[in-house]
Amino acid sequence: MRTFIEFAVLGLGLGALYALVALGIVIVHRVSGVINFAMGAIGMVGVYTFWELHDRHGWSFAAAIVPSLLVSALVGFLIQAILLRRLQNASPLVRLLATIAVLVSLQSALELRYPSQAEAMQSSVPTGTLHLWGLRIGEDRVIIFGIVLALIFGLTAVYRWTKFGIATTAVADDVMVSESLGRSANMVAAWNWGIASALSALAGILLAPITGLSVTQLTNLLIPALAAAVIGSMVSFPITLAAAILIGILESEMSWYVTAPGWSAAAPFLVIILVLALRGKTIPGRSHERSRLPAVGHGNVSWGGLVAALGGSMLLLALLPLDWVNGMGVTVAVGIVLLSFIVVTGYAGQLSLAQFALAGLGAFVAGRLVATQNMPFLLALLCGILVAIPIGIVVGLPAVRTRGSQLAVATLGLSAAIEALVFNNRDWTGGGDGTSIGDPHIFGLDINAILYPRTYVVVTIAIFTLVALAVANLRRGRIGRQLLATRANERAAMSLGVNIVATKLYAFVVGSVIAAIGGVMLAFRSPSIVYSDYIAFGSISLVAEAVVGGIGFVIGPLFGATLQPASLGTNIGVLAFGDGFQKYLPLISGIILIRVLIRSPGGMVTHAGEGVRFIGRQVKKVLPQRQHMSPSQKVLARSSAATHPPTAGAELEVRDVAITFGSVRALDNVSLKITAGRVLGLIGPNGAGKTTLIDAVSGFIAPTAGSVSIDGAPLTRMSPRRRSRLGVARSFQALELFEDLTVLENLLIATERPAFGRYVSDLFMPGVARLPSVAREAIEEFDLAADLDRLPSELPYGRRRLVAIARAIAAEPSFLLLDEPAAGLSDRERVELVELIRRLAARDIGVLLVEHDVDLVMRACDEIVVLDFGRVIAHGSPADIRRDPAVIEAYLGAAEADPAVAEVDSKATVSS
Ligand SMILES: Nc1ncnc2c1ncn2[C@@H]1O[C@H](COP(=O)(O)OP(=O)(O)OP(=O)(O)O)[C@@H](O)[C@H]1O
Repeated sequence: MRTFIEFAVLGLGLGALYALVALGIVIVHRVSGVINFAMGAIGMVGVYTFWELHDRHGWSFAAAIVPSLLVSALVGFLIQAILLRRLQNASPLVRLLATIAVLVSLQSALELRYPSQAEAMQSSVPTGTLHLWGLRIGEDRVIIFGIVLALIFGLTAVYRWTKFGIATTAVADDVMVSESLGRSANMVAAWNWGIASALSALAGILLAPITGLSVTQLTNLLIPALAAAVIGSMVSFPITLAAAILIGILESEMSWYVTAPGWSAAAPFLVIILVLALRGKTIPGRSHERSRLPAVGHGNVSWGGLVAALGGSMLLLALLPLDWVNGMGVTVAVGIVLLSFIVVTGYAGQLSLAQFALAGLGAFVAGRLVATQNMPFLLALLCGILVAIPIGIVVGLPAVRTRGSQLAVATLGLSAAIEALVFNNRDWTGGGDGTSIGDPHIFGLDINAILYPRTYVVVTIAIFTLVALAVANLRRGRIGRQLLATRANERAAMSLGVNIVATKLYAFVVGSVIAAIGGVMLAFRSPSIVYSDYIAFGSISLVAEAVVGGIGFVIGPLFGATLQPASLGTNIGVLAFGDGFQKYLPLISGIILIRVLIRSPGGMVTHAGEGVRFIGRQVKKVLPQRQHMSPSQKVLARSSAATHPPTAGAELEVRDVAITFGSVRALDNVSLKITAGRVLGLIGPNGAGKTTLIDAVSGFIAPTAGSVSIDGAPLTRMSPRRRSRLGVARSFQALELFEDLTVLENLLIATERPAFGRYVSDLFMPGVARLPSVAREAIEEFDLAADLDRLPSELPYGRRRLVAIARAIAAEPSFLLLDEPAAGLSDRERVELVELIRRLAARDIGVLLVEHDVDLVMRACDEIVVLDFGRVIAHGSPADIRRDPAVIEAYLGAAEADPAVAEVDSKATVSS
């Protein structure tokens, strides 16, 4: 018991320091919505300032601490005020990457200034031992705990009772408020960044005397701090504090009681993953962010270009000196690992910070098998891949329920756990000596990278080419479209029958296979593999390289990998600037990443692409012209896909459905029936519950009471995807188009139901898509043929809405739920819409039409249900509804009700 308490007190001090960093993370996340990975690095600027003033120049603690904290605060303030402000409208992914860019830049700048591994630092608090009740307790831990506790109470008071605190809460709580405040919201955020950065610096100043001063000391605290912040839901100070203390104590106790190596370090990461998975939601809410993500290429392969590139690299390999050959080897091997980011982050939009750990696992398994079992290289590679796959799935599991920055935290946690449990386990890895791999062979060919470096690079290039072709194929096929749809808008993708869970996990599986291949090729370059190189934070620099190269483009990794130390970039840099260049490379990559994020989100490859396209145009001028069909021409030239006609006479019944949001009763015992071949209108004032009803029918919200069924078979517990498969399609009020996919691809997502085999075959043969006849008719009806190869964002609003309707129709539904389809349409387009709706009904589709254009509803519908405050106040024919006094009072008003009774009957004309 005595030991338990002594270790608990040790953990208390550590936990208090985690709490300081964690609070900094919470403060920044509240105002900027971003997890600040640079928190530790920013703090270190202040810690080194303190060390210079206090330890080197003999300033007193009181004199040194103030300027030191101010320096960090200023750095944090400027990062928000200058960098994050410019990225205000960028996606959370890009903003998170910006903090990674700051981390890389600041850390490498500090490493340049303070190259030695660790410095001793005098403690600023007494370090004696207290003897209490027979226990020996470190005085410093108790004092640190006391300081942190006092600070946190002070901060809570500031945020609760001061003007600044209230302004911060306003900015944190309401995006609209923060946007309307404009400049001042940015200033509030910047001040908060300043406070958070000062807290981080204080944590470092208190920690350094205990652990020794090093550049990464605070960044190493990031993961346990993130665990605490995540448990506090990124908002609560007291819960974050309690969680940080508990994690500190847990780690401290485990270091004593659990003898198996690595578990005490891995504990906080496992906590993060558990909490995120339990807390997350498989279906994101209505307000889920829909911001633009980094640009993505088409995945088209220029065979001529590929042959020329391969020929050119063989020539270079033959001619270049050995250090350049090695540079090529590193570039291409890292390029393979970066290709895994293209699939996971570029295509599927999931920011994984575990790819380097997966690469290390591949290398670990293959290396150990070759070294200890004398296994042939290719078989060992295969085993490395096979082990990486289940771990890739484990890494991907949090992605099913968490998104954006939270996922980045979970995956970073997992890779840190892998590092602690596997790579730092000397019994398994051979320790500092590593694994000696001897002479690996492929089909009898010796590929020992030391003896035959050129052969090894040729093999690496061949493997890169095959993997890159598979990644390009994936982009062009059905599964690639589903990945991009998932990345762009999970709600819309689900509503069209895309299996979000399978799609995300698939991306992680493919990503882990690719990472493992890259890891093996990277590791086998040296005769002895040292696994502790595969540190968890390695994925952070790799993701930076992937983004700089172009995270949506298959060739991007080759550009990005040039930023890796010892790669071709180093060769070129040394040639241009001399030997000193190498040490500046990490700083240069951080700065380039910041520039890319601000200026060219497509990455370096997009600039190179302009050059290649220019050369391509010149070549075309000389060579005989061949007519190329556009993607849409190719699809339209093919015969229609098999169609799935709706079932005649089917009925979708909503019975006594009630939905409450807190105290708001959005739907109150609503019953209605959508019948095949008929159009049911649903009208009512704003906030009456119309969209909520569509959400309930399509599976986005679970009713508090009541049921939804098709022909008596209950749907209530089914996911949106399964409902979509049963023929329920919907459009969205906010359109929810897939902005990175062309109009044609938007329609294809709705029509394609990939068989399981596609997950494999798309990597080799993506095939050409087909559209069913109903989708072709919608294209014709809305005159969309000329827009098929354009992105939705290039179209005016009215046409975007037509694309959204056409997409719902392309799903060949039995029941179509249209949410305000006419908003933003011209008069002519409204007439066409009514005609189309009537034609869909004539084809036995049951339509539910939610619309504020009463005239259009009257013309299009057979029956109308009127909602008010979540209750049905009328149900009948359009003519009855016009005359209903309750409807006139609640919604139509006298003017709307009067003139159109005659016009109601014009619907019959339209429908016939
Ligand atoms: N996720 C949610 N959380 C809390 N309240 C919600 C949520 N979704 C809807 N509501 C509330 O439920 C009620 C019904 O909203 P709903 O959007 O369904 O109305 P509507 O009839 O579609 O309105 P409109 O015509 O403006 O689109 C409103 O009071 C709304 O504020």
